[in-house]
Amino acid sequence: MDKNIGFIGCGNMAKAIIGGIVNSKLVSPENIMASNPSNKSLDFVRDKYEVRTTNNNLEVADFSDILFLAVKPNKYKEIICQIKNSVKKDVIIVSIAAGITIETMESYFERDIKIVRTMPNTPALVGEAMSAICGNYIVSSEELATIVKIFESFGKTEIIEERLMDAIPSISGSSPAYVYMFIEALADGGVLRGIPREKAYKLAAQAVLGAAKMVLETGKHPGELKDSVCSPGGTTIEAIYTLEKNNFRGTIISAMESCTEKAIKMSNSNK
Ligand SMILES: NC(=O)C1=CN([C@@H]2O[C@H](COP(=O)(O)OP(=O)(O)OC[C@H]3O[C@@H](n4cnc5c(N)ncnc54)[C@H](O)[C@@H]3O)[C@@H](O)[C@H]2O)C=CC1
Ligand SMILES: O=C(O)[C@@H]1CCC=N1
Repeated sequence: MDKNIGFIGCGNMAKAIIGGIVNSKLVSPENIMASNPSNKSLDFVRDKYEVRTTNNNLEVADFSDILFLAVKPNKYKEIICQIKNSVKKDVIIVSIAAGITIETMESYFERDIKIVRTMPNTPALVGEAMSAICGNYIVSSEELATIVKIFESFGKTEIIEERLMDAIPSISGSSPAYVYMFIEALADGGVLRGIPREKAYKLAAQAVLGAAKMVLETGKHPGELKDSVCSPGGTTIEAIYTLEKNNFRGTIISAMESCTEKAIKMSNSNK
């Protein structure tokens, strides 16, 4: 792809996305530039992925056809005010922040500007991100397709209406954290019964990966797949009974509601 892609902020997400893009060879490293106030993460991406780096956000703004704002949501206003007169006229701004609406970003720019709001996740680093994407009214379908192509270089994508974006962290942006807790718990349960810890992590993580692939690749309902594991009078149904008694699914949905409420609160407070 013949575009310059910039990242303002080079933390966990920028490193994951840069790694994903470079590994997929969609864009050559010299067409990628990242800025950050401190050098540690810049040194990491320069050494590992051979991308350009700088401490100057304006240099990235000036360089980029597509500009990722990869800072924490509470920095968006400050960063947009800093760069808004330095970005290219036709730049596409890509937000990855939880809890900042397109309308809020447009108000910070104080002019018409192309904005694509997204919610990726950290598995971008291994090419397995899930990203929700929506564009504002001046982003053409070709431009949106270009952004989708970038996100597809490090995972899967869905175009989502903006009114649903505050619910996306709960299901895919933040959910890797709960899945890691689930894997950790499975492994601990294995260790409790004498399985060596490293083997326990592998057993647990591959079971989660395999189950997720079954959902994605067979197209079967998760309930049907669950039923096919439960032998009548067998071991699995005993585990399912204990999970149901302890409100496993209700607990997950409650956690997702807390996550979404937080995103809505952030969206309102960033206005
Ligand atoms: N961590 C995650 O799993 C996900 C995070 N996000 C979003 O990604 C964004 C970034 O999150 P993380 O990468 O996790 O945070 P992070 O804290 O790892 O990275 C943010 C980076 O921005 C840099 N920074 C701070 N002030 C700056 C400035 N004035 N100019 C340039 N850089 C500056 C920091 O030094 C840091 O390296 C957030 O808006 C978050 O909502 C979205 C999806 C998943
Ligand atoms: O915790 C957060 O706010 C970010 C957004 C999605 C994942 N991490």
